[in-house]
Amino acid sequence: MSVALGTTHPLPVRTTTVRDPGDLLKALPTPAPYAWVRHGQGLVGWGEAARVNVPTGPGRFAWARQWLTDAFADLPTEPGAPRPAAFGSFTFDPATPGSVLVIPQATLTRRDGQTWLTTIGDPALNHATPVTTPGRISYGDGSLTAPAWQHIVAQASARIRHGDLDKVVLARDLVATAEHPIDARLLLSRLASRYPDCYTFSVAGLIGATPELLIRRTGTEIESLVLAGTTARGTDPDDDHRRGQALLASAKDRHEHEYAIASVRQTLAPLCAVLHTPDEPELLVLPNLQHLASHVTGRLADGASVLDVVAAMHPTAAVGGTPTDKAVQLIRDIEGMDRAGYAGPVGWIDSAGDGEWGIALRSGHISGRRARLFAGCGIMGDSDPAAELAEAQTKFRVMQYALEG
Ligand SMILES: C=C(O[C@@H]1C=C(C(=O)O)C=C[C@H]1O)C(=O)O
Repeated sequence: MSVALGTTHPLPVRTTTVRDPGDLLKALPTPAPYAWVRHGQGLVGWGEAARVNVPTGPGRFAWARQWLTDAFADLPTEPGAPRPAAFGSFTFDPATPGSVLVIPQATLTRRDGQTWLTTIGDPALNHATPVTTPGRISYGDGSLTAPAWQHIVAQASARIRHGDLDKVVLARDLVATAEHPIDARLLLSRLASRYPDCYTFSVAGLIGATPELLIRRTGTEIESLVLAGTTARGTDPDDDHRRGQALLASAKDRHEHEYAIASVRQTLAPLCAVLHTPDEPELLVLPNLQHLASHVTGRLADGASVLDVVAAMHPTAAVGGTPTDKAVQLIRDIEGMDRAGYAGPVGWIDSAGDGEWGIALRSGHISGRRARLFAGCGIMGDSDPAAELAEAQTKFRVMQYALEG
């Protein structure tokens, strides 16, 4: 079977079972890879059989769906093997360019102990290069200095107390410059080994390890992990436990979480025949932070693809705010930066509409020797700007660790 994918000559497509290659991320031959990996399972890709910049605007997800339908149209699916898949990253703000879809030339998929290699065209053209280290890393302020960012947090809190909106998520950026070009593969390996419970991703230079699963679709079944409400890890087991219990009991964090759950419930309910949202959040304990977490499950009522569900859900209150339109407008007005793919949907979709998409948190955009790192926090009427700044600094550490080891 072959596929044209916008080229003049049809390209051969092959899927074969391969011997377990060990760490998927270690199998990546080039420094600009595609990845979605958790607990050693998932998919990685390299090369580009097809790539498209998705136009900005409210219709971008529908446009992307159509492009995918066309691109997948002639791709064969072998029974029992993974279907052809595309990786994608969408900018947080629909008005901002930078959303991209890519069907790699080679995709290595591991699930349930089996590994497959799908190739489109001739991946023998890809020569493996050794993984390189970025050397010394120096940091500089992004769009706003720390005091300026605390000022906008205070401003947003005042707006919330005034009744203009209920919650807004404000983010900041940090610019890292390395001595040598940054090889994404090294960062991905560090992220996956330090944050095995998170989804380690790489799509067109956007790299990170997000704990937040926006949506997984497997046939008609869907799952989402909603996070909002955060505290640091403790200095010892008692302190850790005390902090976790305090988070569960914190009215500010519980409210923040309820807004996030309400936004997910509101957007998923019309799409679902069955939807289950837990009554109480639980703790998600990560190496650097603890979050309030709710595992949402459901069954889709019709044939919506994972990207249709992403389109309905984004932006959730976990990264935008409540009400969504007012929060997004406030972010545009006061955040003072372009979020690009940060806090946008990132993930993969296959030719049957299954896939997994996360919210691109704990992430950075890498280009040459430069990385722009992002971190944000849910702001409520009683937020303390200094505490929010400290939380953002802790969130930056995920990518700082990826860069520095
Ligand atoms: C916005 C981020 O994280 C989000 C905000 C959280 C919070 O404010 O408690 C928690 C998890 C995420 O939903 C980020 O990591 O940049």
